[in-house]
Amino acid sequence: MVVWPTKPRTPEGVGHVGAPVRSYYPGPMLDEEIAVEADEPEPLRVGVLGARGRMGVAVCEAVDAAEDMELVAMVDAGDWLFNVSDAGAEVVIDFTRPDVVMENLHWCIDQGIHAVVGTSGFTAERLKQLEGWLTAKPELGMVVAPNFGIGAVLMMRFAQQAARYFESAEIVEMHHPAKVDAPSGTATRTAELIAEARQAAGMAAAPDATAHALDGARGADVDGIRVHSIRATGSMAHQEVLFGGPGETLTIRHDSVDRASFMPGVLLAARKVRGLPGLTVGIDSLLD
Ligand SMILES: NC(=O)C1=CN([C@@H]2O[C@H](COP(=O)(O)OP(=O)(O)OC[C@H]3O[C@@H](n4cnc5c(N)ncnc54)[C@H](OP(=O)(O)O)[C@@H]3O)[C@@H](O)[C@H]2O)C=CC1
Ligand SMILES: O=C(O)C1=N[C@H](C(=O)O)C[C@H](O)C1
Repeated sequence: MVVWPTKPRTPEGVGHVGAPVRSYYPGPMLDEEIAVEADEPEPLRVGVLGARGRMGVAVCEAVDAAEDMELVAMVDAGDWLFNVSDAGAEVVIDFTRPDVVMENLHWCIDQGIHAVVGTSGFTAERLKQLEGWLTAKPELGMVVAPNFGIGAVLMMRFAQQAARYFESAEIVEMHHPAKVDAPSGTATRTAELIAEARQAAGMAAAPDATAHALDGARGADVDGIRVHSIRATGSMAHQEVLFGGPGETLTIRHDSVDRASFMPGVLLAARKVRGLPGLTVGIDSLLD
């Protein structure tokens, strides 16, 4: 019996959409191997949007290396989105740009494809819009996460927990200078979570007597929380959440020094999204 692999195993075998996908003849299978293969579930068919980007490249490699997934489409700027549906993708992973991601997701919903979204730029209005679109396909799942790093998820959780105990709270985020948005999605989400916790605890605005300031000196105001964005060569993705109370400060810091930090979270969301109809924001609820 001749069995052709569904997933090319050589790096050069993973072709860009439109390029012929190479495959090879692995040799005849033993009877025991055929029996084992018959019991194995079909791999999850995944398409990646933004496949040539910094995150996209890492995600394609991670999906290709995952035994339970098959990388069926890689799409970047200028490519035809229908390559994804033509390839039979069940889940799309989007790491593109804030200015194109909504159009991509509208298309995914239209096509009935589940989506895992890492692209930044998700305001409350955008999330509401997605929820509205998803009502047309109630069986579809979409996970939008500002950060897939487990450490970053915990940083946000700890910041939310600490928020009500400190009158002052500010965020400093630092990223590589090729990042197109500021503040980062992670910083924005962290500020929103802190603001929610402060509001629930009935806290007043953080004390700040600044009466004279150069534009930007106090950072951006996200729901009343100051967020300071640094862009520096040599950095990747870093954030400090600073809390202050009488006589003490608390700093919660997270550093992603390699894009590998995001991959377990991305793959986890891709595996779970089909069982999560509707919109899920963040991967906190997906962790065991
Ligand atoms: N949630 C998380 O854990 C993380 C989120 N991010 C976020 O992911 C996003 C991508 O980051 P990064 O990889 O560094 O950015 P890059 O700019 O390196 O990658 C984005 C890629 O998407 C391509 N692209 C543009 N338009 C489209 C389109 N319509 N369809 C498909 N592809 C398109 C870009 O092409 P071109 O350059 O030609 O425009 C580029 O190749 C950012 O928003 C970033 O903040 C990043 C890291 C972790
Ligand atoms: O652009 C990046 O690099 C990152 N973007 C995300 C964000 O905006 O928070 C996640 C992480 O900070 C890396």
